[in-house]
Amino acid sequence: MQRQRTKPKPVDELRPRVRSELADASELLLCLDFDGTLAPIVEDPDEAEPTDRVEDVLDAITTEPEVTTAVVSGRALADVRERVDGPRIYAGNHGLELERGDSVAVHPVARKRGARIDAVCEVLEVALDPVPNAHIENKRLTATVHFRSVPEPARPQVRRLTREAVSRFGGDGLELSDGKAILEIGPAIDWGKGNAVEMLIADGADGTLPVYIGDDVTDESAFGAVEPDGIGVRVGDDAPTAASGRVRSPEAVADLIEWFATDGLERVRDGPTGQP
Ligand SMILES: O=P(O)(O)OC[C@H]1O[C@H](O[C@H]2O[C@H](CO)[C@@H](O)[C@H](O)[C@H]2O)[C@H](O)[C@@H](O)[C@@H]1O
Repeated sequence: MQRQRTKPKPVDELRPRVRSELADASELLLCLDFDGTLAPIVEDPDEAEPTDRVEDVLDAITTEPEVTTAVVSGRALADVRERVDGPRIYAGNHGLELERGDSVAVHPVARKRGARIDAVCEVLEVALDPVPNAHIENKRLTATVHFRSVPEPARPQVRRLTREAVSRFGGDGLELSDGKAILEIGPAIDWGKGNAVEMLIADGADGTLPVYIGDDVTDESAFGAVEPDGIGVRVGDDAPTAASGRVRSPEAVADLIEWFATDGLERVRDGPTGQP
């Protein structure tokens, strides 16, 4: 049963529950969003990268045999793979592509709608050309229209032109959604990060504790996939979310990953008989 959206607690307040879930667990599945979680939000999406500290703590935790790490991003799989090294699993395009071991699975309907994504991007390249700093990221299965650096008065025009292009060239096969200073264009199908995370949970051994850390709208379905048996942590303020915990920033995400790699893993190894 999925958790209702409520105010998340600071993760320190959740620590007793997390310790007890870890003590009952045999393994940890740690799923991590990229932008706004491992990498601070920046003006230019091409410049986004994990902090040095995040890289260090990821290096440490990815070598632990009881931990499986996965990056679950809205970026194209090939793009996010280039930006963060180490995790065993990568999901791109909000879960529409999933790399596990040597195999990459792509949602078949999304693959078919790729031609429409290309058509909308081509049209938008021309339509948005006069708008200062509007930028289109064609991720093949989905696309993102960036307006973080677009002057405020021109933003409604970006929304209108994008809506028109999607409805004209996407028909009912594509849909629009909001993100952080972006509009996401994707196939109108019932599939998101949460479905990819559910597949990873199903792959895990019995007794695996799933944890998901993310900061944006599309992370909500992934929080729903891990809660209430696992733990969702939202990066940001205390706005209602399906995650039960929150941290403030990617720096705090690094602290939390480090905690899982040290104290957290000790609980897993000690089992239920360890100190509370
Ligand atoms: O699921 P994520 O890994 O969080 O990806 C979501 C989108 O992130 C990127 O855009 C966001 O980050 C940019 C760089 O910090 C920022 O400029 C932009 O305003 C943010 O929305 C990425 O470019 C998109 O493709 C992802 O869908």
